[in-house]
Amino acid sequence: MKDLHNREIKSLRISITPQCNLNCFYCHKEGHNIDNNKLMTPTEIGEMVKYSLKYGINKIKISGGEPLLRNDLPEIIRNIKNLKNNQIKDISLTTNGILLEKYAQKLKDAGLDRVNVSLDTLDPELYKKITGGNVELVKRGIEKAVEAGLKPIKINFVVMSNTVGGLNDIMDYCRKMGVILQIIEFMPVDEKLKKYHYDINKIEEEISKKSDKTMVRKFMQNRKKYLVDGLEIEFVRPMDNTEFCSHCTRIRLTYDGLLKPCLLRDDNLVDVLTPLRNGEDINKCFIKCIDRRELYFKE
Ligand SMILES: Nc1nc2c(ncn2[C@@H]2O[C@H](COP(=O)(O)OP(=O)(O)OP(=O)(O)O)[C@@H](O)[C@H]2O)c(=O)[nH]1
Ligand SMILES: C[S@@+](CC[C@H](N)C(=O)[O-])C[C@H]1O[C@@H](n2cnc3c(N)ncnc32)[C@H](O)[C@@H]1O
Ligand code: SF4
Ligand code: SF4
Repeated sequence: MKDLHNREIKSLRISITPQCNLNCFYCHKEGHNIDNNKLMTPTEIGEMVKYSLKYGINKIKISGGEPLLRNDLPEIIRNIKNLKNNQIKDISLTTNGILLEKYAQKLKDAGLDRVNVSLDTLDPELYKKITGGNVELVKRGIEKAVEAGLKPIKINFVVMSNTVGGLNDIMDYCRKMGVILQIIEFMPVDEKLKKYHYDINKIEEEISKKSDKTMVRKFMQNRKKYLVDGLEIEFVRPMDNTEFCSHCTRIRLTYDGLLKPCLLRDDNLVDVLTPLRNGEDINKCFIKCIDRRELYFKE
């Protein structure tokens, strides 16, 4: 199904918990914090995905908060994987990697295809300052994910004034590990954080000069990808970007069962969990959510 701006709906991003074991100073809290008592069960998540298939969803992203804090995550993945008439061709997870060492193989066995791991610096002190956590655990998690074959693995690197200096180290690390580097533009969530914003145009210019090949991710906001000495680098530039949004094919589902037409808006959500729990037909919720999708841009 297409939305009113002629965009197909292909991907469902599910935030399965608002909780997190890190405290990144810049986090945009995509899980949003409203009602802690309503947490979708693995069966309910499976049901939601089953309904979404009708509207063209063929990719599932599991995120949070920190999704690995839910110990029923393998069950959630199995429920999605085992749906009848399954057209889902990609189930991926975005995690901070702290608990990945323990879970990588279990997730692979449950049917997870691939994983993105957030890593903004390799410097233990700076990592601690940004997130409050231990970077060694993340590196061990990435090694286990490689071993388990959760590929392609992507490293999410948010470029900020305090992390940009580590770009070359991160590029070398990703090349060594055989993983993709995703360079993300920092979205300041409030005025105080604006000083950390760094213009990634400069980085993209340099990378494009060195690049052996350029590609575009159709249906993924037309994101650009480059190949530099065997390392694949992808750019995510969501800030005030009408071009990016005009190619957006995703809707979201919050941990407490609200369909969210756009990442950056909290004023147009559609409750789908209450009707599901009341045994009602939830098709109308998906249609309402898709109809509410707008071309996001900041005034
Ligand atoms: N504005 C905006 N930003 C997004 C959207 N989806 C993801 N992002 C940002 O993109 C970055 C990477 O997100 P990931 O969860 O790793 O997933 P992804 O890159 O979107 O998806 P894949 O590349 O398919 O794994 C994060 O900083 C997200 O906040 C979106 O729909 N809109
Ligand atoms: C909100 S986290 C949820 C999943 C998991 N906890 C993690 O950190 O990967 C998803 C992604 O959003 C990114 N992110 C969070 N706040 C951001 C911001 N203000 N600007 C850009 N990316 C951000 C994180 O770096 C991470 O890669
Ligand atoms: S680990 Fe992810 S959810 Fe947790 S604070 Fe950091 S960016 Fe936010
Ligand atoms: S800001 Fe909204 S419309 Fe734009 S890419 Fe993100 S989710 Fe899609």
